[in-house]
Amino acid sequence: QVPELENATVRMKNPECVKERISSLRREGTGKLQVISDFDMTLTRFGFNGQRCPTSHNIIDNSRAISEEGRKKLKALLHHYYPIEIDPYRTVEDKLPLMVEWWTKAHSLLSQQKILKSDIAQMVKESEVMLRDGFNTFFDQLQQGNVPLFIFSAGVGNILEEIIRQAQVYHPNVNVVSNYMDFDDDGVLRGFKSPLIHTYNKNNTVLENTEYFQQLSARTNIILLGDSMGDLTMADGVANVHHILKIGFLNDKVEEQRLKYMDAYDIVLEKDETLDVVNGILRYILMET
Ligand SMILES: Nc1ccn([C@@H]2O[C@H](COP(=O)(O)O)[C@@H](O)[C@H]2O)c(=O)n1
Repeated sequence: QVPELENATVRMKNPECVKERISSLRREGTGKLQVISDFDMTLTRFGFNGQRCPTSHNIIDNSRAISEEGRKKLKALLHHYYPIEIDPYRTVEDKLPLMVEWWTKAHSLLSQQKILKSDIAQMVKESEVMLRDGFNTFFDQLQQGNVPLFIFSAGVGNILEEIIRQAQVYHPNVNVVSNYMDFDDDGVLRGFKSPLIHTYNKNNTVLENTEYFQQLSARTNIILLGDSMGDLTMADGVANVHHILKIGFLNDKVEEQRLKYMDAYDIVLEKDETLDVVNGILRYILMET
């Protein structure tokens, strides 16, 4: 069926159930299918040559548009809140207000930096962001199969759109819901548009008014791609989900988080910087019979 499921990075609590679900997705056809994916550290690499790759927020934080002082403050926020975000021993209820605090403080600092809309393309070009290996096949297969790709991100929409634009994979079947920058008439950043999306509110509460999501309610078979426990609710807005296959990238604190991820995701990809397994599954589902 899918040889990539034998890769050393793959963990599955119930391999038989996964195989059955993949068969159902193939049998029911691409007209019913949509892919819902997180962006940072799911479609982009977590690390390269032993170094962390930047998130869409980090691309701005590390850019020349930010003062030395601003960069220090943003780094301090990251060092304080990121361990909380991924702490396997804290509950989502406990983390939620702290995530709102992190995003709010970071967005407020960024809004004081006189960032220009016209700086964004250069910021992305100069950054060390990398899409996961196999990204071309991933985006191209979905476009050719007419399968909508919905990117639901707590990162910065303007930056992530620019990343996929520069990679030449921002195809018409791709739609993004994320945090968007709000620029004044002179193109200077003055804030971020609402609603604020953070790791633990990626659900119906921010999606119900989006036109795109209404349109896709007929696509009741879903492949969900994420890297955090917060990504598991990204498909909650789709009524009458028929089959859902949840694939989780486990990038950090692998030993501590393994069991939790294996309980929550159908397929867990441990320290896998590629989209090979996802591409193998898509190839099988989209293959003409
Ligand atoms: N100021 C911030 C806030 C968040 N992050 C990270 O971005 C990730 C969110 O993006 P997704 O595409 O994964 O939804 C999140 O996991 C945070 O770690 C950041 O780097 N800086």
